[in-house]
Amino acid sequence: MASTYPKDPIGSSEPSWENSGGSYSMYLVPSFFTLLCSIPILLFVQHFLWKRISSLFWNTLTISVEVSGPRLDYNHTERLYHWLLEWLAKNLKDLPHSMAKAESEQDEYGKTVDRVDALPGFGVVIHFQYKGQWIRMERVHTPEIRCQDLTYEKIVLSSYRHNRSLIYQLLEDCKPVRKEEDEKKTIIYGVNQGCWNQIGHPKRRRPLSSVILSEDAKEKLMADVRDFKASEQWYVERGIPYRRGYLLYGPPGCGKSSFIRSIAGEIGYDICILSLTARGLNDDTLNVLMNSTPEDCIILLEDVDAAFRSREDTQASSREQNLSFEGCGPSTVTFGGLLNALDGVASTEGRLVFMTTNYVDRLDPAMIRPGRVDMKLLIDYPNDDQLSAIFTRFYPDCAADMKNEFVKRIRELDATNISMAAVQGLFMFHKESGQEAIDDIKEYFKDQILVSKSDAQKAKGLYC
Ligand SMILES: Nc1ncnc2c1ncn2[C@@H]1O[C@H](COP(=O)(O)OP(=O)(O)OP(=O)(O)O)[C@@H](O)[C@H]1O
Repeated sequence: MASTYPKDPIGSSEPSWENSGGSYSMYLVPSFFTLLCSIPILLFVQHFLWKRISSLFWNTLTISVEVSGPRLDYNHTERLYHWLLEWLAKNLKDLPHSMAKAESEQDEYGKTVDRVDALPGFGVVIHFQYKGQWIRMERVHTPEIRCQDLTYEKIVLSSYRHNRSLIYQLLEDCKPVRKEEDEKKTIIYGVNQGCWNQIGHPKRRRPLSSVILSEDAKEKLMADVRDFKASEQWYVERGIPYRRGYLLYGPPGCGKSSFIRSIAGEIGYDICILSLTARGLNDDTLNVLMNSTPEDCIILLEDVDAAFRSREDTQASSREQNLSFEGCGPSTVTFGGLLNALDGVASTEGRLVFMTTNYVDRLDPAMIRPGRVDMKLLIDYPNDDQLSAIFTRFYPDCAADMKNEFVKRIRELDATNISMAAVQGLFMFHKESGQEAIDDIKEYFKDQILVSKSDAQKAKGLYC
């Protein structure tokens, strides 16, 4: 009967099961040895294949989206990264490894409220469900991307290929949404770590009527703003950048900032406040900030006279740019940098840039030339009508001749620098009684540094 057993594949003398005499050790020795030798080969092949198969799997079946974050030691934060972290902190519970971070925010009345957020830690992979689909999230340092010895961080979101839009949908969801009750409020943004961040809760809109200015000035500026908002097509057809610059100048405490806030409320815009003297600000970050404001925002540059260096300083300043690059040095914004940033504000949806200064005479003509500043408005110390109007605003039930008495007593002080802020300060001591406020004028203003009319003659032209 022919043997049905297999022949030894290695041996040459064709030994069989039968002729081995029951001993098969001579076949097993080479087989076992061969097996032993082939383990590393098998492991290598398996490892190689596994890598190939898994990468084939990931590449064909999944997609990933990287959201880059800040360089760890540089004050520039990507807005999307920041929003995504906040979203993850809010939506992912029971993180296996988290990073605690203290956040403080202001409520509607400016009260600071502290809270601790648990952010996803570095290096941990988290799987979570979003709209019923699995998403893999990993927050990592990326030391391989190095620039001037700085490291970056990023978040990688992965999911099955057909979920591509889902990841982008999640990123859309991370964008802070304006609550319905906040629709009629003004959001104030400030600069934090190189990007725009909301400061506190949205504030109630300041009515235009609460800012008491000469009717002329108010109307002139409001008409210009409304006209600008309605003329986008006009700008586009003529190839003119769709932006408008305003300069409000005048002594302190007369209502420049209040007016800008009320304009924002009137046209339903938010306000991005940019202090050019802020630490860490340099020409590059200024440019980025000016061109990345949230939608429908007024850009407010306060005290522009104090901010920039003169043109001659530009060279020295560029040396200091490196310091500011670290994000902790003083502002190194140069005059040229500011001009570039102003010129670069050319968004299609229209940008309103407001600048304020107490010292218009210190501004370089290049900065306030038409195109950069299209309208200048002096917000001066209050005239008699304004004083009378603010008195009525605080004491609406007062007798008519009381406001005249109030104006008369203020004028008797023979001072030229009584601001609306100072008058408001007086009223705050006498919330219930206009008469008490009138009686206290002399005593209250005794402590103020008043400039007499003769001194004012000498200082004439300081503010105008
Ligand atoms: N014209 C005004 N009408 C009503 N309130 C005013 C007016 N001017 C000033 N105030 C009040 O005085 C305070 C300071 O005003 P505001 O900050 O607008 O002045 P400012 O001109 O911007 O001052 P600064 O130049 O110092 O920034 C605010 O609380 C504001 O309500």
